[in-house]
Amino acid sequence: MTTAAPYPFLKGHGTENDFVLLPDVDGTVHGALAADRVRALCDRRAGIGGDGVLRVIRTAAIEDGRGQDAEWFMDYRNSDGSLSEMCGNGIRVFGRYLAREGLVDPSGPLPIATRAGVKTLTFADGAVDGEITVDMGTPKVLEETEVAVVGDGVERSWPAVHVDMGNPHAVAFLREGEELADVGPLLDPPVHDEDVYPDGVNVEFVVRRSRAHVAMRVHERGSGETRSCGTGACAVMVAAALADGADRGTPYLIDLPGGTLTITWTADDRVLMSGPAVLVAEGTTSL
Ligand SMILES: N[C@@H](CCC[C@H](N)C(=O)O)C(=O)O
Repeated sequence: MTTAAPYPFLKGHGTENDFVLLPDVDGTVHGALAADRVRALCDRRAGIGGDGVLRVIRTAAIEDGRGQDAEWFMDYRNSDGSLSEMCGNGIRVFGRYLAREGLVDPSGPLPIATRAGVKTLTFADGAVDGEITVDMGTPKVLEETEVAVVGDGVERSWPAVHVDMGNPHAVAFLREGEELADVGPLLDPPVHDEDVYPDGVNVEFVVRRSRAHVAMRVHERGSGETRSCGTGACAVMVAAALADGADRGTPYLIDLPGGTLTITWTADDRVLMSGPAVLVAEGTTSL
């Protein structure tokens, strides 16, 4: 069942990767949450505007949550209406909302179910408004591939590392002397190998800043170029740490257009991502 009556929403962001949140705790407000409704909500002129939608729903109320040991499920959609397995910035905003509403206790670990499995959040100082660290799980480093961008009729390509963070990424390090702006306007998805990425891919372009410190831009599958991508920053950190031969446990700073995330790959093969999560508005809409 889908309602046409006004329903509640919130707006939030993590390092300026912005989302429309839809509280729908028992799954009775939005039914299947149609792709055209997601597109309408994310429209930056005719809608609320966002890189994606986070539906807040109990795990027991959604088929994709089946078998996962967590009370809450992050039902994430890209702004084009497509589903993704995981959203690293979104899950911090999701946790912030649950804590602010008193639906969870921020003083202990908070497991949240996603299409990429359960991720556990920790709030700094156990505070509702503390910085949030997410255990993003174990990365999968796969084959080397290639991405390309076409600008002014010229195609430029870079080798890229395929990293799976529950969702697919291609991490391309720019060459010596190239800057992020040189990649050009990223209006279209970068060219990629469709056999390697049959469901599309998030593509990160990376430059070195200093030891354990890089900067990146991202073109997200289903959302276009965004100002930040949490799973993308984790994929970049993993690829950079491997290229650097860095010791496990070395924290990396990842600069994105919308802010900085701190990411650590631990000795027990888990990627920990820390960053802000902000709620900026709330209201009702019948979009
Ligand atoms: N912005 C997100 C990733 C959102 C999903 C991605 N576009 C995909 O389709 O896999 C993040 O912060 O991780």
